[in-house]
Parts: sequence; structure tokens; C-alpha cells
Amino acid sequence: MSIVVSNVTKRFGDFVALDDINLTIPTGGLTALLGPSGGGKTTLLRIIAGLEEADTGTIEIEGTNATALPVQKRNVGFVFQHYAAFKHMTVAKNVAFGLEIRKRPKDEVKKRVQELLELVHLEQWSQRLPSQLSGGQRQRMALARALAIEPTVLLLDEPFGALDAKVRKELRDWLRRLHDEMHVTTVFVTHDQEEALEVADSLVIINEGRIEQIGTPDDLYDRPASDFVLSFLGPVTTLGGTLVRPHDIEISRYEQAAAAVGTITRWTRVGFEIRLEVTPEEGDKTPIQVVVTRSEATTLGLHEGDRVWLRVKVGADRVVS
Ligand SMILES: Nc1ncnc2c1ncn2[C@@H]1O[C@H](COP(=O)(O)OP(=O)(O)OP(=O)(O)O)[C@@H](O)[C@H]1O
Repeated sequence: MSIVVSNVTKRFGDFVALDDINLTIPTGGLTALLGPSGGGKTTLLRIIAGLEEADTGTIEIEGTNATALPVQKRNVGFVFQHYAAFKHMTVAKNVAFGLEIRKRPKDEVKKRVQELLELVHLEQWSQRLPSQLSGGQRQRMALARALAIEPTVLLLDEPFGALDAKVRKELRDWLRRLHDEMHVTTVFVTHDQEEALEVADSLVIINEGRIEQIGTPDDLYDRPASDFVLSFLGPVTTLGGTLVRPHDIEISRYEQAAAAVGTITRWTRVGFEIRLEVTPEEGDKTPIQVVVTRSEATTLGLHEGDRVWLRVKVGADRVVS
């Protein structure tokens, strides 16, 4: 097991940022630390990196107790959201930096830098300055630099956070492929559920300094351990007193056994989806969100103002509280 975090607690004054965290991160995996802002993800990553000291607990990296080891001795590579490159150095020099301060032979440095630039698809930009790169290219340079020292562990703190949606998507596909080639144990922090579900092998959901759940994307999405995890991983709505996903609701214009009966009071088309709001006839009248595809809406003959019967689809997962 690559990284073992045991009983880690961290306070800032009276504030408990991490509360008795226990976590094992498997070797060679791509693990996402996911959770709302302020939950403690970055603090945990910084403690693993050695940039921050825990008040209690231990960190083990590949069987070595790293708790008291300084950051340079942990053999970790890291990349942060706003990556601080050396502005006056070329891309190649930036990537070479970690190797040069470790006094590796010149030939070896040259060869390794070439390999890394190929890996991150920046060969043709090697003589440029960081300011002449796009945001996505700069983050790829940062990854090449982090990988140069052949780290045991790669730690990424919202590495694509500052980029626009399209570049983020490209980089996240690219990170997945890079990881499949390199198999470096990678831990990345994100508050973007889609990013985590799409890229990671394993997710750790952190909220208010505690771990809510650990599992594969499918485990967490299909079998959330709490209402918090269910709500955090995708949209939810309340039907008959239970939280469900809007696309897990069966809707009919014909009378049938139902958890709620109501009227379609809002109809929004978003791409191939139709998002409906159904105002129930009983209870507190809070609208229930239902999502259907355009063809389902046509087949079912749904229109705004229709009276409809709602129930949870057979086989849909609901949180057992
Ligand atoms: N050096 C510090 N001094 C005081 N409080 C801090 C310090 N670093 C972090 N905190 C607090 O600890 C809590 C956890 O912060 P952390 O950055 O780990 O959260 P996060 O989950 O990474 O959030 P985000 O997604 O917004 O980056 C926050 O409430 C933050 O204000």
C-alpha cells in the first residue's frame, strides 16, 4: 500500500481542519480527494507532501514512515492550481530544474527532459518561456517538471482549476491516459464531481475535516453512504420524503401507484434533456425535479400543465438513512 494516513488531525487555532483521518491510498492508482470548499482536501494533500505538519498522526509512503521527513526527502512531485514556473527559464530548463539541483549528469538530464516533453506533448515548445504558453500547456509543463524527479507519488492540487471548461476536459482525458502509461501513484484534489467521477479509480469524499466515504466512482454514485454523498455527486430531489436523482423518477400522465401526484409547472430544455418541475398536490408543495430525455417526453406525450403521477424507477438506488 503506497500511502497510509493514520489518525491525522490538524487544527488552525480552534478550528479543526482535519479530524482523525485514516486513509490508505493504493499503489499505482489515481485517487481523487473530493469535497466542498473548505473541507480539508488541500490541507490533507499538503500534509502528505510534507508542506504542512499534522498535529497528531502519521504518514507512511511506500512502507517508510514519512511523518518527520522533510518535503525533499519524500520523493513526491506536486502541481498546484496556479503553478509558479521560473519565468526567466525556458520550458526545457524548467523541466530540468529538479534534476539539475540533484546534480544528475548533463547527458542524462538532456535525455530525460526530451522524454518528458514528448510525454506531455510540448517538444516543439521546449525553447519558449512559460509566459509564451497557454494555460493548459503551462499545466502540462508543471506535470513534466513534477515527474522529472521520478516521484513515488504525484500530488495535484486542483491542477486544472483555473482553466476553461474545454481545456479542463482535454487535460483530464490526457491525465488519465498519462496515468495509464506511467502508473505513478497519483492523488489529486478537486471540488468538481464530474472531474473526479470521470478520471479517478478511487474517490475519497471529504467534508468538514472528515471522510464521508471512500470507494470507486460506481460505488459512490450507486451506493452513497449518506445523503451528503448522494447530493454531492449529482443533482437530487425529494420524492415521498426520500432523496432521489431526478432521472430516477418514473413519470406518467396516467393514474398509477405513485409517491406523488402533481402538475408540470416548469419545462426547460437543456440539450437532449428535458428538466421538469412538478408541483405536488399534497405536502409542502416544494417542486419535484424530474429529468427525461426529449424522446421520452415525446413518447409519454408530456406538456406543461399536465397532471402527472411520479414514482421511483424500479432498480434505482435510494439512500437508506
Ligand atoms: N494556514 C491556515 N491558517 C488558518 N486556517 C487555515 C489554513 N489553511 C487552511 N485553513 C482552513 O482550514 C480549512 C480547510 O482548508 P483546505 O484548504 O484544506 O480546504 P479545501 O477542502 O482544500 O478547500 P478548497 O476546495 O476551497 O481549496 C478551511 O476552513 C481553511 O480556511
